[in-house]
Amino acid sequence: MQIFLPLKPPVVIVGDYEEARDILMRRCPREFDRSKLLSDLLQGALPDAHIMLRTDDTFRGHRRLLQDLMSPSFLRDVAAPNIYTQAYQLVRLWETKARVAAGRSFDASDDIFKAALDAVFGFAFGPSWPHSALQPTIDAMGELTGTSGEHRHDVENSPVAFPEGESDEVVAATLGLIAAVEKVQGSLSMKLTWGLLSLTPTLRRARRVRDAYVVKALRDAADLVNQASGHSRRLRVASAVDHMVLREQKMADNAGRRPDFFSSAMRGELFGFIVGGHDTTSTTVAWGVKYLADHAPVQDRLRDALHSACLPAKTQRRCPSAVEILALRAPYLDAVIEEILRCGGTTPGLDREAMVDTQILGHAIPKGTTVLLLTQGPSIRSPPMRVDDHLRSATYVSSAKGAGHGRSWSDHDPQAFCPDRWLVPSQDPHGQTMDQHVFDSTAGPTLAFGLGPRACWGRRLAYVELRLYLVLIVWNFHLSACPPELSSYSSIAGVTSKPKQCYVRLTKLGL
Ligand code: HEM
Repeated sequence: MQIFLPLKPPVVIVGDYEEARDILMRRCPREFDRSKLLSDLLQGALPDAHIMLRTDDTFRGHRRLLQDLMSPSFLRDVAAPNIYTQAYQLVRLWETKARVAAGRSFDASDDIFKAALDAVFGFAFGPSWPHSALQPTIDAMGELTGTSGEHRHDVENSPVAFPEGESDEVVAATLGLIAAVEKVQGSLSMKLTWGLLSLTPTLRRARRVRDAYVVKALRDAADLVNQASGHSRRLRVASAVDHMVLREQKMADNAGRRPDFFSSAMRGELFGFIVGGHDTTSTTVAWGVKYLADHAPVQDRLRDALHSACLPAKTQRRCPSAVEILALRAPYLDAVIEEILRCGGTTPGLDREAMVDTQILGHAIPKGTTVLLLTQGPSIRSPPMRVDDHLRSATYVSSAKGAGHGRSWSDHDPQAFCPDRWLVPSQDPHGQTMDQHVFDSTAGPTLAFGLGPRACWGRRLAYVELRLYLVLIVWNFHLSACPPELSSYSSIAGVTSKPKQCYVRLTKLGL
């Protein structure tokens, strides 16, 4: 499909999963690379980060600064404890809200949004980071006691409104920059809109605050590295910024140059974690609580699976620790997370730009054309499209899973929320099918994190976050379905596709 927008070059939309996969995995970056559309969208909030770059030497230089941040040891030892602390804050807040709401619904989107910001702050800046997005809401709740006191029938279905508290300067600036991206998206000229927004004192102040806190975090980390100089292995890395500074120091030592801790790439990548990792994770968790509340059997089975997989926590009547959650062997948990990602459609389209004159399914695509690949299209959320194999690209046909071997969910209703689709019978070492089921992330198509050389860099961190949040929520609360008027599945199209309504109705469970 090709769409024409006023004053803009046409955009080509690819719905077919096989074609999208071919473009992402085999034709990127030579024929299709990251589009200018994305840098136009983000540049006013995030001046220099690899998410906006073409796949060239500068991109590879940025990636080198981030190397090992997604390693299992960094995620387990550094990232997970910081994120767990933030996720637990959300649980504590919801305990209070559940008690006050006394069986009524309340809007959960802001809490999830702020908790996810704290999680990504924790990842980037470590446990001593003093700014919390959720704390003002927790403080505002501290003044409320008892229950809502409203038990009249006419208010039973209406949501309870809770106070939010005021964000501090750093959190407000960060949220302001994220909100500015949403304002710019969809405008006729994103460059012009950024230009106009840049004239406003609010945006200018937000950028100043962002630059100041990013530079301060880099300076603090650089001081630690300098103090430990000569014994760099003794430095206790507590955050992504510590790791990046140490890495820059090592790269500089190897190249015989002075380290540049405050380069545009260092600053850009540090703030890039927040832009790339905040909205995406919070939107996915928001979809997750909706799907779990509306699919009680899935929620109950997940809780049972968690209890069996983490018996020490269950028998000691406590929450599982971060270490226990990451180590949980619960195929159903993996299946639920994967299904939330598939159905939520947090990122509805993946952007690419044609680097050369080329073709998609027999149609000429001139160099410079923006291409959007749907993550919720046929094969993923609806039956597959019929496509003549002779229209496919040479790369598709010559690939191992080429002509005629398209994958889709046609055996399972692609519309349905059904984590079981990700479970397959396990096999013994001789290839014999066994009774047990295992999680198979390749059981069918999904594009939740994109694919190929420009797929989501933070994917492993995202799984850690989703695990920690979903396990703590399901372990601590029963999520009941909300009244139909609060349970719409419509979405708001922004940088991510967020649920328009994200209400929860919680009952605190005895541990
Ligand atoms: C559930 C959470 C998340 C989802 C659904 C998600 C999804 C995506 C998607 C669809 C892309 C584009 C891939 C493509 O164009 O092929 C992307 C790119 C990216 N994501 Fe994520 N993401 C999530 C979490 C995170 C986190 C936690 C971080 C880091 C803190 C992160 C950092 C990035 C970066 C840096 C890119 C750009 C990669 C590149 O251009 O090479 N994401 N993400």
